[in-house]
Amino acid sequence: MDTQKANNEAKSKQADAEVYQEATKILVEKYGVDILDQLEGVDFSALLPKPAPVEHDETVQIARKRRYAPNPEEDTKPANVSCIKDDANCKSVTNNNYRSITGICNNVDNPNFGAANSPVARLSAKPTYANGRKCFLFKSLSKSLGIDSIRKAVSGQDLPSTRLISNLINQGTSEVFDRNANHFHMQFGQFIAHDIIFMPSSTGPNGQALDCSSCTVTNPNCAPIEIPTNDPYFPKSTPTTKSCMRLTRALNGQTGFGARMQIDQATNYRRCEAASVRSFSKGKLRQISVTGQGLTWFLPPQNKNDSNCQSKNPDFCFQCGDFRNSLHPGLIPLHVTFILEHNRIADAVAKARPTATDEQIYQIARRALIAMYQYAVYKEYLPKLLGQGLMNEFGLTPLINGNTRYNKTANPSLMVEFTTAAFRFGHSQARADFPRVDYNNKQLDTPVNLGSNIFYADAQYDFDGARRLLSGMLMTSAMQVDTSFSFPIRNQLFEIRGKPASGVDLIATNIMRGRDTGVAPYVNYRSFAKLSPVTKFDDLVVDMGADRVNLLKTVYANVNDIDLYVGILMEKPMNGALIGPTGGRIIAEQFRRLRDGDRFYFEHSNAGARGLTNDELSEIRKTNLQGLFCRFFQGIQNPMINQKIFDM
Ligand code: HEM
Repeated sequence: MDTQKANNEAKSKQADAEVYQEATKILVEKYGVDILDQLEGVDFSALLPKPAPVEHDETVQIARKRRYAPNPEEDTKPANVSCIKDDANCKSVTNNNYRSITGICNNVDNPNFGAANSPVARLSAKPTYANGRKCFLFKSLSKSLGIDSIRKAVSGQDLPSTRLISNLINQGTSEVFDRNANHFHMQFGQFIAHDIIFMPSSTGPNGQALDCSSCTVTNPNCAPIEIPTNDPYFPKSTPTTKSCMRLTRALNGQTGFGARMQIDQATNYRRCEAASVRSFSKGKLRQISVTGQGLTWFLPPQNKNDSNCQSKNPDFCFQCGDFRNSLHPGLIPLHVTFILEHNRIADAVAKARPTATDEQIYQIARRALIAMYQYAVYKEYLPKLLGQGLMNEFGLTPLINGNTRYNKTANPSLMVEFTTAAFRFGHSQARADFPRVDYNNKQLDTPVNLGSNIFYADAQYDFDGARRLLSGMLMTSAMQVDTSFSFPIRNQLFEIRGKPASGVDLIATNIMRGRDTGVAPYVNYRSFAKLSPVTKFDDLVVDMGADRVNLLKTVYANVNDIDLYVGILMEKPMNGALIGPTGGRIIAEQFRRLRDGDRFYFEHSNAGARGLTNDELSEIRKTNLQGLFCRFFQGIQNPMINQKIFDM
């Protein structure tokens, strides 16, 4: 199983990037590190051989056999549908009016800003890799960038194993449920993450998945994680034989000489997947219906070719524009809701404009739905996470009246510190179980366990599947954002049922992902977070508390070694927020960029922007997530009706 599969376009970028990377190393060996400063940013692409044409257009096979009640929506689907190609002309009417599927041309002057497969951005000026540097003391490194190898400790030794760190920071902290946020806050966060981020994994020379599970593997795109000799779950290392947990490095997409650079394969949709979810009739998306005990409920179309999917025929996983949709049981209820809402809006548009084509209805419904979603992110999700203080500091609260301004110089690309550290805070919120709740708001005694349901879809087909899971998430607490994690998150990610220890530790993976992508140590981001500089562990007590700092001391040899992800989760949350200042400010900065640099952000209305009209805006400002979910799931309501959707 792999959540980070590269598409063909990403693989072709890797091929170019590896040439640049090798050439960089040769140049540094010959001319010394200073050569990097001269080569940085110079475009040598004309020297590379032209890549073979990329196979975007895998024909999407729509299997039509079902075991469930026939669904008229699905029957309108043609048997074979080609991928949708984005219009390459940024000045065309389509690109002017609607966002492209891949995000290309959102910014007309810089068509690749934020587009699929474009490079990730970086908050720090330079990546922190070990090789190609003048010395290991990063404070004196302003001019050297490093090339590609995993960061070392300031002592020059290897940093501690990230599984060891995961074990140690989790120790001594008991699982604390959040008294303010429900589990649905976790779930909506992951839905947002999947919307904006997809950093693909490296592949082998023929595009195949790499096997990075052995400690002795020499492939430079592998970074296996050593398992400690006293590990409580995975096969332990012994004094003579090391044991490792698999980790494939994020795909290198560097486009010039210099340091390794990652790409974001996602935007809101990918183009083949965008075609696969459409019915191509009356602007609607495909859905399947399931009938049991006199009740019909809806699910996204099935994906019978999903190689990740562990549940068996007929309980196939689903197809919703992002193959991570079936990663675990909590995601599907959200996909269902947004499909149903798109189709509801499409019906209304078709009724109001009887002559509109399928494409016109689809685009209008899509625009309205994205606006509702953006409103929910900025109005409901972010304030709960960041608190009103940061919302004000970064000017993130949607307006009551009037408009915001599009900034065509703002690059909305995802920052690597956001993708590999700050926004992974949500892994700490995930519970070990997904309780299910029935129509009478009664919690059933059959919760769905996360550890044995990664890439299994069967829970969705159980009676009243998505609704019960959704109700459960609304009515149960998330876990607190801190360094205590649920057992499945730390031990059972991708575990196959009946095969203990066949999975990985997501927390060890996150920490390693930061090192893999050249993220600087935690202390380097404190000034961005308006925190005081530190020179020793005890300087952190005021922001983290003495107990947590003591844990850090057992893990790291030097305060300057602390990984960003660990530092973020160790910080005390800000007032009225779920997260501390470093994670909070990185997230706030990212969402400011995502809004300011999005020509189609629903509230924008200055020159060049394509936000909503005033009438449309006032309709969107009347919406909220509670209304959305109540519309489709009878009986769904927060038990305390006056509470907000994410409140516990
Ligand atoms: C049960 C819940 C969840 C599971 C099982 C899960 C699983 C995963 C996995 C397997 C990865 C890929 C890790 C890697 O190879 O680097 C990942 C990445 C990520 N997750 Fe989660 N996740 C969950 C919830 C969340 C939540 C609640 C958030 C945010 C609020 C979140 C944010 C992210 C982000 C930002 C990434 C990086 C994606 C990328 O770079 O492509 N996740 N998660």
